[in-house]
Amino acid sequence: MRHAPLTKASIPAMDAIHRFRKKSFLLTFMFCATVFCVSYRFNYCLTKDFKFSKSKDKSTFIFLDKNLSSYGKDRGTNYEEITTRSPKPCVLKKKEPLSEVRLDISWKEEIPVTAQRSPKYRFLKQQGLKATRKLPDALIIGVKKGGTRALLEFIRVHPDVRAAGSEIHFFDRFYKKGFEWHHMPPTLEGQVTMEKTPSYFVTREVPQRVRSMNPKAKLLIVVRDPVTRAISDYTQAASMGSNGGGGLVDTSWGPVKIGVYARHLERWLHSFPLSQLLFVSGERLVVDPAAEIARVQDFLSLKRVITEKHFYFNATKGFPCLMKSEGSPSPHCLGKTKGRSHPHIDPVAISRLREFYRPFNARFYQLTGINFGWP
Ligand SMILES: Nc1ncnc2c1ncn2[C@@H]1O[C@H](COP(=O)(O)OS(=O)(=O)O)[C@@H](OP(=O)(O)O)[C@H]1O
Repeated sequence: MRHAPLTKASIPAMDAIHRFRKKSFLLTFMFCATVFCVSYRFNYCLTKDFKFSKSKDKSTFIFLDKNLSSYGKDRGTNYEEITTRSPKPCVLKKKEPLSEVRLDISWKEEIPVTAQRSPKYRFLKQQGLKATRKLPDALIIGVKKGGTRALLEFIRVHPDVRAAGSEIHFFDRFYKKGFEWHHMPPTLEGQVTMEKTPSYFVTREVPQRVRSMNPKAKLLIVVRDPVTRAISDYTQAASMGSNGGGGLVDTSWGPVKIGVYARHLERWLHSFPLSQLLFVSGERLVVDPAAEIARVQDFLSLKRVITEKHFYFNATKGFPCLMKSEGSPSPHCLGKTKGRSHPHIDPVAISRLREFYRPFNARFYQLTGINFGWP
């Protein structure tokens, strides 16, 4: 193919083409720069406080939130305790009673991206509703290894419940950071805000602290035969490389002391009336979860939305699982650290534990007015 000869007349035409290209390049550049600045500003608001980073254990992600500074470690979730450098308080309305403190937030600025993905939030957004942050109305305070994770996962399926997924440990470990630090998921008017931290039940200072947050707080305690509870705790300790009580019945060993429910309960009863406490049977939560959750819904003044239709028995796991969870429409069982098989324990040690707990159990039945029938 032959090219047209380069003549004097063709030079101005090429100049014009060249100038036009230069101009359109500049215009495109300016347009891209403007789009970049606007989107950076917008996205910065969404992402500035949340980061994911890998922990030492490569399968675990640490959820870093500068506002929170730290989350408790819950073996049932992938959150790990972390501490960050400069905790920044959220924007609080000043001088309101603590129980009514609500953190005003707008969708774009404060709600974490992960929370916005949840079906509940997509729904709220579609409705044009505004959620706020507030301190918890209800707390699952214990007991460790009683079935607290199962209770939380089951109750948070309710549309009127908003719960923190990880253990917050505000009232035992991070109280000094102040109520502004206590981080709960955004909640709509009328929804119940909850958190679960099983160590609250046994921590001396916690009842008074919870009372000073909200004297009307509702408290849920999942209790399980203290002997099985201790074995469950022992199984966990052994799986983490600790030899626990070394196979002996050591009643001064922490996990054994947790099972002396009456002593811990007496402390809570100095700060709260019995009517504000609900005792959930850990055993019944496994055998008949719908019935226990019905009691919980009544206690929290919620409509009985969660029924037996929400559960199925998973034979492989050997436990009831949810037909669908809060975050997903597919069936959901608890993680593999929940419902572990227990090691063989010497029957002599078991009967010594039973003897040890018997008088405390009797006192616990007396205090609660419920006979749990533990052997
Ligand atoms: N549905 C369902 N699925 C799995 N596990 C269930 C369920 N319901 C109750 N449980 C019992 O919960 C026990 C763990 O209790 P917690 O969740 O309170 O443990 S923790 O304190 O948060 O570590 C756990 O104890 P182990 O069996 O010793 O693992 C279970 O017996």
